[in-house]
Amino acid sequence: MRIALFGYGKMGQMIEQVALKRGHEIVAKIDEHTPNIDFNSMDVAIDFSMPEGAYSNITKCIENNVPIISGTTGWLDKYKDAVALCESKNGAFIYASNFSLGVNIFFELNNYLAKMMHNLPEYKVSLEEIHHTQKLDAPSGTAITLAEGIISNSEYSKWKLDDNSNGSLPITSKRIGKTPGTHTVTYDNIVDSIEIKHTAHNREGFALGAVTAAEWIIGKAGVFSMRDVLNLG
Ligand SMILES: NC(=O)C1=CN([C@@H]2O[C@H](COP(=O)(O)OP(=O)(O)OC[C@H]3O[C@@H](n4cnc5c(N)ncnc54)[C@H](O)[C@@H]3O)[C@@H](O)[C@H]2O)C=CC1
Ligand SMILES: O=C(O)C1=N[C@H](C(=O)O)C[C@H](O)C1
Repeated sequence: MRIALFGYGKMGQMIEQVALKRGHEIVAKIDEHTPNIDFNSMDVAIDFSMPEGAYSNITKCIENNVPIISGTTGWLDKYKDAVALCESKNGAFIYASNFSLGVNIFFELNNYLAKMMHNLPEYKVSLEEIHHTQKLDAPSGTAITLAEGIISNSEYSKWKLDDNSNGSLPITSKRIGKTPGTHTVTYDNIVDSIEIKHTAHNREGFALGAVTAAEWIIGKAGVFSMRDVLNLG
């Protein structure tokens, strides 16, 4: 498969390693300064860039009939527009806040736990995410997906960053050293606590998931998620 990388930073480089190992070819490494893009040279594009560039990268790929996988976080105010464009052009698009298999299982576990805790108001739920100090956005996209999973299965209607006031689901963001990504969901009661936690040990799991999604989307049209790729029901 001929893969174009939009963004060749920490993730772009890791995706290159994983893609080459799986027998793919990297035909372009595109950043914010790339003047011309040859969309005919690629079978699929993978975008791990920056919040301000992601939407434009995604729409250019859709306009040029190139299936696009995006893992960039922090641009989701425009997600609905990307979906509408993809549907109108009969394109192929996957966004995931986290491409790793482990986190996608963790998302399912989080939804299941939220359903079980629904009628137990004595437990207060909170979320914590820890990432490396170069991360631009907070809270992480993964933490937002976890919060949305809890909200759709509970009485909460919104989340808030670093705010413990009543009524909203609090998310705490920490930036520590080179941490690849740690997410914890805690249900706390005066007598005990329940905690579920996912710890990424490196970026390989994210990269493998993104390349797997790129392999999966070839020949398909539509807007998909990692639940579709991983066949999680
Ligand atoms: N969904 C997932 O599984 C994961 C998502 N991420 C997200 O991926 C994004 C990138 O993460 P890193 O590689 O760690 O960041 P990074 O800062 O190491 O690399 C970003 C790269 O994007 C390039 N760039 C900036 N504007 C661009 C544009 N308009 N078009 C193309 N390239 C552009 C920069 O030159 C830089 O090399 C972040 O939003 C991060 O949150 C990171 C890990 C996993
Ligand atoms: O920026 C990162 O590094 C990561 N970003 C994603 C997020 O915002 O959730 C996924 C992963 O946690 C690493």
